[in-house]
Parts: sequence; structure tokens; C-alpha cells
Amino acid sequence: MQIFKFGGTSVGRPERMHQVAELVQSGQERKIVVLSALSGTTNSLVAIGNALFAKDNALARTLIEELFEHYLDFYTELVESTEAQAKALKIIETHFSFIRSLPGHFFNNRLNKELLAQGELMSTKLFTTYLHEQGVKAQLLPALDFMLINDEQEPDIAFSSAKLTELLSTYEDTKLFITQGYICRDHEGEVSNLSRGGSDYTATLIGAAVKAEEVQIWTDIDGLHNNDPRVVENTFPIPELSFDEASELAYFGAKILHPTSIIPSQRFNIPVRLKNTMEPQAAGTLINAKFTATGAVKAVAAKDGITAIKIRSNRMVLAYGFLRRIFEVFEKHKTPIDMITTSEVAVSLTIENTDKLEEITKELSLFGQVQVDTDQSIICVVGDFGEEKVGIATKVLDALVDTPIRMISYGGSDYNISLLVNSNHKTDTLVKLNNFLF
Ligand SMILES: Nc1ncnc2c1ncn2[C@@H]1O[C@H](COP(=O)(O)OP(=O)(O)O)[C@@H](O)[C@H]1O
Ligand SMILES: N[C@@H](CC(=O)OP(=O)(O)O)C(=O)O
Repeated sequence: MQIFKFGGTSVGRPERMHQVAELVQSGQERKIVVLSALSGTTNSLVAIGNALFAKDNALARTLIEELFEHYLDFYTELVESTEAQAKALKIIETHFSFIRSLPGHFFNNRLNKELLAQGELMSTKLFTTYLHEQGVKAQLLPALDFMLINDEQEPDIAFSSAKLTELLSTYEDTKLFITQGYICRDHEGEVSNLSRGGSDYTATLIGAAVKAEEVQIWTDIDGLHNNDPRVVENTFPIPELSFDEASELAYFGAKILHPTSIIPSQRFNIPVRLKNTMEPQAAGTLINAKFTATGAVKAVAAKDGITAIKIRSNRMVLAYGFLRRIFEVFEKHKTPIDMITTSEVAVSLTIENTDKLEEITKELSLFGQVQVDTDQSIICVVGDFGEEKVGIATKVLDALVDTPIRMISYGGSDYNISLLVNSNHKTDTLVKLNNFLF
């Protein structure tokens, strides 16, 4: 079994969906195809939800009709026959009749999650309609029947595995299955999701659940590049990465992969291949358990929206238990720490989620002086930094002689150096690293 995932950019235009239909028919392998919503749809649904929360029904209605128009244009170019067009229109009208029912009524988080699920529900149904019009045998598998998260938002792979085994055996003669990325049910059976960009995660979770040979993530670029192609020119795809390297890059900003998507693949040792829908012959990037020692830097990524917190206290000198007390504050407020550096008189650390910043700062100030700096970026440099390697860290720092660096974290793993800079310096830092390291 292979899992193919196509993101919003790969299904965002009718001609792209036609191309995707060709790609999923290649080869003899049984496939589960995971689709995201058409590009822009989830953003529109988020905006509609925000308008509804703000009780701005007029804005919500305008946004809904704009999105509806987009789908009307889309389906007429997607399918041709009168029968298929009637089916596609029915799908769109059914989903929009739910969306249109929302303004003017009580709106809450549950309804919002249902609203956000409409994009993937429509894209998969429209795609299956097109495949059927083309005479292709394909079965739609509703993700809401087999994707489940518990009360800690953790996906239940064992549940998905049992459900999928049952579902797949019902369609023994079918080779092609279509399902929704991103959406799932929560522990109370309500519609939920795996957070923004979560379709990659759906694909690797399904891969783990059915013990797939490979998960292929198809997008609009030919693999994971050595630097952020949105910021830096002349980047190039990396042919092979280990699970650990890919995880670091995804977590620290390489948008091509959802940060958590490597976890199930690594746990069940299922290779992930990143491919370009627009250029299928390009090799892309293969992510697997193998670590290739290169003695060099492989890639750089950056993550914005970081807040740095420094706690300064003389009581730290020769004291033990100080760090534990600091960590307990973050644990209590369920706030993950990304980077940490310490000296004898101060601890600096970074967080992304600032929902509980006020409470955290208040509690930390009991231990010493607290300084908070927002608008920071983590620059993550991934490469072969084993302790026996010399000179690579120097190269990274040499590239940044003129850059004010707020924090440096080195030695946490054999393949990562993280730097914290003010976000004003992000682009400049990425360009300098690109020019100097590659
Ligand atoms: N290091 C990187 N390598 C490749 N692409 C990257 C990297 N960093 C950011 N990107 C961006 O990620 C985009 C693909 O991710 P995304 O928009 O989520 O695709 P999809 O819609 O297929 O899910 C690319 O168009 C590219 O601009
Ligand atoms: N549609 C969802 C899930 C997703 O993963 O989308 P994409 O694959 O286009 O990044 C979102 O926009 O968050």
C-alpha cells in the first residue's frame, strides 16, 4: 500500500486536479490518496468562522458567497458531462447549505470545527466525481470514520488501523481510495482537526496505520530545499534526509512539511518522499531512517513568532533545583519550550505559544528578574555536527559576524545548531547563511 498526499496547491485549480488524477493512476500499487482543501479554502473558512465569532453576520455572508462563487467556477471546469456536473453542483450546494445556515445563529467552537472541515469534504468528493466521470474505479473513505484524537489531541493509530483494515477489506477489488486530510473526530465524537497544515500528518498517520511501503507528499516544489525558497534565491532540493533531520527542519519552519508529520513515519519506519505535482519526474526528497554523514551543513530553516524569556537571578549561583522550578511553570501552563541556554546567573528560553505568557511571567518573576522579547526568529541549521567534527559551527558563526544573535544552542543533538535573532534580521541571516554555507 502507498499513501499519496496532495496539498491545497496541488488541487487548487481544475487542471491541477486533472493532473493529480493521472498521477494516482500510475503504478500497480494499491493507494490511499489524501487530499487537502483547494488552496485558499481553509483560510476563507477561518475568516468566516472569525466573522461569526465576532457576530459580524454581514461579513460572514459576503465571505461565504465569495467562496461559493469560487466553487461554481471550479466545478464547471473540473467535470464535463451533464451528469457529473449535476453531481458536483449537488455536492457544493449541500455543503454550502450547511455553511449558509450558520450566520444569525448561535456559533461555538464545535460548529467552527465543522465549518473548517467543509474544505476537505468538498475537495475529496469533487475529485472522486471527476475520477468516476473518467471511468476510474475509486472509493471515497470518510476520514471521520477512522481518524480519531484523544482528549490530549493525540491521534489514535490503533483505532485507525483497526477501522482501515475493516474498511479496506470491504473493497477487496478496489485499488484506489480517496480520503480527507486534516479532519478527524475528537474523543467525544465531534468533528475536529489536526491543526493547520495537518493533512501531511493525516498521510503519515494513515501510513503507520496500514503499515504502508511509502508515504508520498506531493506539493508545488521538488522536495525539501536547503533554505526557504520564499526568502532566498537559488535554493536546491536535498535528495535524502534522515527522520531526525527532517523533523528538525519541519519543526523549525520548513513549511513544506507539517511539524508533527514525521513522528508516525519514524516510529513505524515508513519512508516519506516529497514530490512535485507539477514536475513528477523530479526525484524530490526521500526521508528515511538512514543518516548520511556529510561533514557539512545540509539545510537551514527559520521559524517566526518566537518569544524569548530571560530569567536572571543571583540565587542560581551554585544552586540546584532552579531549572526544575522554572520548567515546572511552563509544564503547569502546557507551554512547550523550544530553545534553552543557561549561564550561572541567567536562563534564556524561547516559546512559540504565548497564550499563557502573562501567567508564566508573573510566576517566573518570583525567581528573579524577567525580560520578555517578542518578534524573534529561530534559525535552525541542520547538518553533520557530530562531536568529532570540527570547524562546521565556526563556519556558521563566521557567516553571521555582523548579525546580532540573541541565543545559540549547540550540542543538543548531532545535527542541529539553533540561533535566535530578532525577526528583523531573519531574511538577512538566511541569505548570509546561504551565501556562505552552500
Ligand atoms: N525548505 C523548504 N523546502 C521546500 N519548500 C519550502 C521550504 N520552506 C518553505 N517552503 C514552502 O513550502 C511550500 C509548500 O508547502 P505548502 O504550501 O504547505 O504546500 P501544500 O499546499 O502542498 O500543502 C512551497 O511552495 C515553499 O514555498
Ligand atoms: N486545508 C488545511 C490542511 C492542510 O494541510 O492544507 P495544505 O496541505 O494545503 O497545507 C489547511 O489549510 O490547514
